[in-house]
Amino acid sequence: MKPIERPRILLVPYPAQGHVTPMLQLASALQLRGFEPVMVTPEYVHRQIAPRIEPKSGIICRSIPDGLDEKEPRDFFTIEFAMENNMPVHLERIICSFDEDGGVLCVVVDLLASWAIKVSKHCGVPVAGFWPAMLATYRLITAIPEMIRAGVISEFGIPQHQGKLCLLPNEPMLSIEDLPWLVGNLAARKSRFIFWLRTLSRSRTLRWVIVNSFPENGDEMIKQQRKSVESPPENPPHVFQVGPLSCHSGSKNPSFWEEDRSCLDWLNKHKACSVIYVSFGSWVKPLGEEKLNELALGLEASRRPFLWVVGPSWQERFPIGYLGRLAGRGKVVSWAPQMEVLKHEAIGCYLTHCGWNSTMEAIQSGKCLLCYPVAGDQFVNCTYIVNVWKIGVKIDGFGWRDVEEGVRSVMEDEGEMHQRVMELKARVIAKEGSSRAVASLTAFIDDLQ
Ligand SMILES: O=c1ccn([C@@H]2O[C@H](COP(=O)(O)OP(=O)(O)O[C@H]3O[C@H](CO)[C@@H](O)[C@H](O)[C@H]3O)[C@@H](O)[C@H]2O)c(=O)[nH]1
Repeated sequence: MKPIERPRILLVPYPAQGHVTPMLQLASALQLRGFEPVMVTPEYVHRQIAPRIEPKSGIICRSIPDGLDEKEPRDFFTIEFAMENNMPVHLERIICSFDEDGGVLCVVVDLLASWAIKVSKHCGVPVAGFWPAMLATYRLITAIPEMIRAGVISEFGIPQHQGKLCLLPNEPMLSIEDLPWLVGNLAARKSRFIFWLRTLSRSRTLRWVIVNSFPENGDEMIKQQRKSVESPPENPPHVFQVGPLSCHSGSKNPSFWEEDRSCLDWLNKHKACSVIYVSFGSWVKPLGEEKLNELALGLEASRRPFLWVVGPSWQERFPIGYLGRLAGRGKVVSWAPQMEVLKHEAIGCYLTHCGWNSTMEAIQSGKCLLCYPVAGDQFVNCTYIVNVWKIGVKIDGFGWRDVEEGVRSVMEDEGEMHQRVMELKARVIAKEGSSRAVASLTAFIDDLQ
């Protein structure tokens, strides 16, 4: 085998923007620490990101086919089918292709892509799990066996009670309907639950899990959970909280779509703290057309300037004449340079679906949030934003009154919410927080080598 200058680490994200972004950030951080990161993504993701990754970043991109019809839209279940049935053989081929060229030190696998744990183990390569979201949601998934035992959910993941529960020690009350797999109709909920059971079973033997969360009381949480589990696994994985990953490297990570930078010029024309930024991440579909139209009218009626990210196919579904009526007061773009937007002084509040990356970017930019969680982990993130950190408020609908009252309580807050977000930013992003995250990543690397 040829000696290798930099030990090689393969990274396999779940193929969606909110997962690829933190995995690329991890790849940059590993590259800076002397590794050769190789990102393995399906062709349709590779086509979007590979040309936008600067060669000097040292990140290598490899693509694999997902076997799906190019023209078919990809949703949770089609992606799951492709991951389980079509992609394993291609990842195995890539891992084997390095056999004569220094091999692979480790494969970092997004836990939502647990199919790759199976493949890597089969190839005899060590695996580290990666959780791109908050530690609390990882803990919810690992607490599934306890929840079944305690009768909180059925063996199919269906809630057996209603109302609020403290599902985990040291954590805020959550509504039982906030469990991440409770999306869609009964059949969809059961299928998503099976997905999580499979993930849990495959990740049981992992030695390491890297979490894109910041270490606020995190270590204590993990100890508490171990104590509360009746029969904990022999060697539970060592959890490394390395977040926010965006703090480890200054490099800008590529988006799947072209950023419309004209929105920055538009923001320059607005007064400080006057604009509502609206974005539901990369995944608008679960919001649906009816809600989209309701929000369009709610924002129009609010008479405040707003900048809204809506993909082209969804813009076609706006009420007739909507975009023409906005006359400069509202700007709609297909994709924004979100971090620059959030940092802009004109932004007074961020109406968000509470995706984890967006939540951390808002904290990093010192912006308060107006929350409308839609699916998955977003309800738990929202609980932390509203009830634990108290840096945002939740709205339950998009009617004129919901939007106006929500926006007013964030934008016209007496300063307490803003003070809290600045304090949180200082704790998790500034020196102390980021040095803890760096130490955590270093501890993972030391254990790996
Ligand atoms: O115009 C835009 C809109 C978004 N973004 C970026 O896209 C990412 C979106 O990530 P996130 O906020 O996490 O949302 P999703 O794409 O919806 O992420 C999925 O993955 C996350 C991490 O697991 C989960 O927390 C979410 O619930 C899940 O929907 C962020 O980095 C944004 O900066 C842009 O760059 N420009």
